[in-house]
Amino acid sequence: MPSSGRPSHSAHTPNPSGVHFLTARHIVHSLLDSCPVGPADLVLDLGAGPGAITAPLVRTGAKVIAVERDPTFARKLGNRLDGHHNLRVVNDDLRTVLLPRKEFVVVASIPYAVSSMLLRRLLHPCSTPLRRAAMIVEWGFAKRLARAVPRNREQAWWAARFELELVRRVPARCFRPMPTVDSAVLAVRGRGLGIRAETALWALLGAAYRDPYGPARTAIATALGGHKARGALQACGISPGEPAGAVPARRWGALAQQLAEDHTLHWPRLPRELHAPATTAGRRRRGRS
Ligand SMILES: C[S@@+](CC[C@H](N)C(=O)[O-])C[C@H]1O[C@@H](n2cnc3c(N)ncnc32)[C@H](O)[C@@H]1O
Repeated sequence: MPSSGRPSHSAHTPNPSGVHFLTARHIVHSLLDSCPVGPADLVLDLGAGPGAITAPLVRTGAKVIAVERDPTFARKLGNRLDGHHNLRVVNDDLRTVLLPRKEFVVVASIPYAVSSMLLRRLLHPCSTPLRRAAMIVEWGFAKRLARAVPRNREQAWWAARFELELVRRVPARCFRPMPTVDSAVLAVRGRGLGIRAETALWALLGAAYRDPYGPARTAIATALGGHKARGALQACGISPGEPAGAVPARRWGALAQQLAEDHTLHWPRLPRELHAPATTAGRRRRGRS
């Protein structure tokens, strides 16, 4: 049996595999309502298990890729939904599986143990092909991500480029066996910043989080000059004296978009880590079912 890395369960419900399956249909509907898909979409179900989410996704007519590490689940899922030509089951690890290079959507109940790493793979690269997502994640994790004011540069980088909305709480009783903590539906929608704005954004956030207690105007003064900085900040609803680390991420995104239109401004190149494709080089895809 596989291990999803869900938090440990009650001593009354022994579950050595650590896997917790979604049994509440209304939560599956809620996921799909938060991220509607149709025949034009390429959708990934990440950690598909026996297919509680895969099956309704396939019925939408979308092209679905279901990734599952456990070979037995992957084989059974392939057999169960055999004949659906819009489904591909990939028996591989989410930490290393090749992600599509063309635009895609994610609808999934992802394993807790790999949530941070998976979110990093999906949201971190600039011009990422992820367009939107609805994911079931651990409640506390969802709350941290959905904070209007991020805690650090990485979270700000994600939240300025994607709307991260905590849609609803998912009580532990919606899973079998029942985990010890609740989960949440987290909706992710790309803000469509574009590469120039993303380049400006990375530089702005670098300055902002170098001194998060310092005023926002100082954070961008180096790039723009004091006077211009004040006007640009105010135009995006940022008060110049506000601590840089207290500025909501979406405002940094708006500022980056505005500054990207000024072609007299030059921004440092994005670091290599943000250009890297969301794949692991040299790794071969394992068998599919
Ligand atoms: C929380 S369960 C969700 C299963 C199913 N989607 C559902 O909602 O009932 C997570 C699934 O992810 C799989 N899994 C855990 N770690 C994985 C990894 N690193 N790569 C791929 N699949 C993984 C587990 O085998 C399990 O089937």
